[in-house]
Order: sequence, then C-alpha cells, then structure tokens
Amino acid sequence: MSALLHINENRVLQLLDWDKVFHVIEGALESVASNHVIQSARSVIDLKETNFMFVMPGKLRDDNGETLGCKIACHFPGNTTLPPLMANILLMDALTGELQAVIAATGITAWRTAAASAVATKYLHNENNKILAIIGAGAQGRIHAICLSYFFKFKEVRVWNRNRERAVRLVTELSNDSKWKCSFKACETVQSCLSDADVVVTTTGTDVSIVKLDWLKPSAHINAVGVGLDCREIDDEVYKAANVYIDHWDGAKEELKHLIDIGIQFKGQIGDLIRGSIKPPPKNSLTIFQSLGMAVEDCAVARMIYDLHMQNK
Ligand SMILES: NC(=O)C1=CN([C@@H]2O[C@H](COP(=O)(O)OP(=O)(O)OC[C@H]3O[C@@H](n4cnc5c(N)ncnc54)[C@H](OP(=O)(O)O)[C@@H]3O)[C@@H](O)[C@H]2O)C=CC1
Ligand SMILES: O=C(O)C1=NCCCC1
Repeated sequence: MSALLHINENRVLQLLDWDKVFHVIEGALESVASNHVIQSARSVIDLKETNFMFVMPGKLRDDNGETLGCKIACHFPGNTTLPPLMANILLMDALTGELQAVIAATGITAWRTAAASAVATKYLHNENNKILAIIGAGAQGRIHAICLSYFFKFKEVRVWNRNRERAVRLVTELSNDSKWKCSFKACETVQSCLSDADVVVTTTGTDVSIVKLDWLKPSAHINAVGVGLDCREIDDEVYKAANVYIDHWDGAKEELKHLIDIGIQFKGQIGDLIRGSIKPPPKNSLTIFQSLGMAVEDCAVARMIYDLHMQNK
C-alpha cells in the first residue's frame, strides 16, 4: 500500500493553468461523445437547512491513460469564513482501485466549469472584440469573467448581481488588474447588462427566470451555468428560441426534465461538435450551452494536478 497523498487548495491553485485546464476539459468533453468515459448523473443528498451533498464518480481514458475518481462536493450556503462549496476529489489507481490522493476541489470545480464554458464558446461563438455579460458575481461569475477574458478579447465585460455591492467589488478587482485590456462595468439591471451582449454567462441558479428573450441579442451565445432541479434562471422562451447544447446526455435526462417536458430538443453534446459528428448551428443564431458539470471533468483536472504535483515536488 502506498502512502495517501493530500493536495490542498493552495497547492492546487498554484498548479492550475488556463491553457492546460482548457486542453484537458476539451478532451474530457470530446471523450464523452466518443464513449471513452463511464459516469452517471450526480447523486444529490438533501442535508436540510439548505445544505446539499453531491457525489460524482467517473472514469475516463485520455492521452494520460485511464483515470478513476470521485468528487464529493458539499454546498453549505451559510458558510461565512469558508466558501459555500467545499469539494474534494478522491483519485484512485484505475487498475487496482487503490486510493492515491485526496485533492482539494473547490478551485478545480470553479476552473473546470469556466473552462467548459470557454470550450463551448470556442465552438459556438468564437469571436473577439465583443461584449460579455456575467449574471451573478459569486464564485462561478467571478471565475467565468476571468477565464473568458483570458481566452476571448472582449471590449467590455459587464457584471450584474442581485446584491449590487458584490458586482461592484468584482468589477473593482478586475479593473485593478493590469493584464486585462477591456473595460469592466457593474450594471444596475439584468436587462441593461444583457443589452447588446454577444456572450452571456448565467450563474445564479435561481428558481425564477431573470433572463428574458426580448433582452437578448438574437445572435447571442449563452453559457447557462446555474444548475439544480429548481433552477429556472433563463426563461423557457429563450430555450425555445435557441439551439441548445449540453455537456452530457446522462445528466440532461436527470436534471433537465423541465426543459424536455416543454419540448426542448437538445442539438447534441459539445463533444459532438468537437468531434465534428454533428453540424454547427447556423451562424448568428441564438445558442445555449447548458452546462451541468461532469465527474470526468473533475477526474481529468485532478489527474493533471496530481501529475504536475508529482513532477514538481
Ligand atoms: N454547471 C456546473 O458545472 C456548475 C454549476 N454550479 C452552479 O452555479 C451556480 C452558482 O454557483 P457559485 O457561483 O459556486 O455560488 P455562489 O454562492 O458563489 O454564488 C451564487 C450567486 O447566485 C446569486 N443568487 C442566488 N440566489 C439568487 C436569486 N434568487 N436571484 C438572483 N441571484 C441569486 C448570488 O447573488 P447574491 O450575491 O446577491 O447572493 C450569487 O451571485 C449554482 O447554481 C451552482 O449549482 C456550480 C458548480 C458547477
Ligand atoms: O458540477 C459540480 O461540481 C456541481 N454542480 C452543482 C453544484 C455542486 C457542484
């Protein structure tokens, strides 16, 4: 038996790199479409008092061989000093099942989710000098603003948040960072944030629809990141008008029943677009990447972190 390794959050954040994460996430999305993965929809346990536990096991085969892992994510929204999402990944030897490492995964969850949106944006709206609108300035809103600004050269990045102070704080943080060449703006309303926006990210998970069809540019691309069985942040009319893509069918069948029930037919998985096994949507059409998050994204990034940690000890 080898000794169990723990890679903590600080070490993970030192090793995360946007180009590397983008590469492994693009590979993981593609592997899903090529049937090189084993995973299911996540299982969710309601711990009451608004706390939840999510369990996400998966196995994938990629350039690095076979990777087996399981993320356990606890969402405790009442946390004050700790982040609301506390996640860890158990990484196993794919041949024996032996536990190799426990890897902190709060940062990994944020980065892999934003990278999946960046991959979807590459395949559905690969343009520079545009306007980005971020709806929700929590962990996902913040990391999406950073990740998408890194990969696409926006001329303006707008942020709306229910509690406006948080949007202003994020905009101040981003404006003070000299590596960004675009302008950042906190918006008063969702409508003003969306007006003329080319790329939109929704990250509130709210059960009331706050994104309306009339407020969107007809050629906008939306990365819909908020998830949960009650999540309705985007109005049904938007889904009806859009070409909708998902990350994985197994998750969609479980967690997007409300969209299936109103007749939404998903065009395919992002991995199918990457493989070229489905046609891209018509240019200038409204598109949605409905992200759910996948175990194999976590496994792929955990494996990358493990390998980098071992090479740079
Ligand atoms: N697709 C994927 O792979 C993943 C999706 N998620 C999902 O992304 C969403 C955001 O997660 P995360 O950023 O980590 O969470 P945070 O707790 O960090 O942020 C939550 C955000 O949602 C806003 N919000 C909450 N309730 C409402 C409401 N009723 N109306 C408007 N805004 C609201 C908050 O605003 P305020 O500041 O005013 O409270 C805040 O901006 C969740 O739905 C989560 O399940 C998370 C991880 C991966
Ligand atoms: O994909 C994930 O990871 C999560 N999604 C929803 C909320 C918790 C973690």
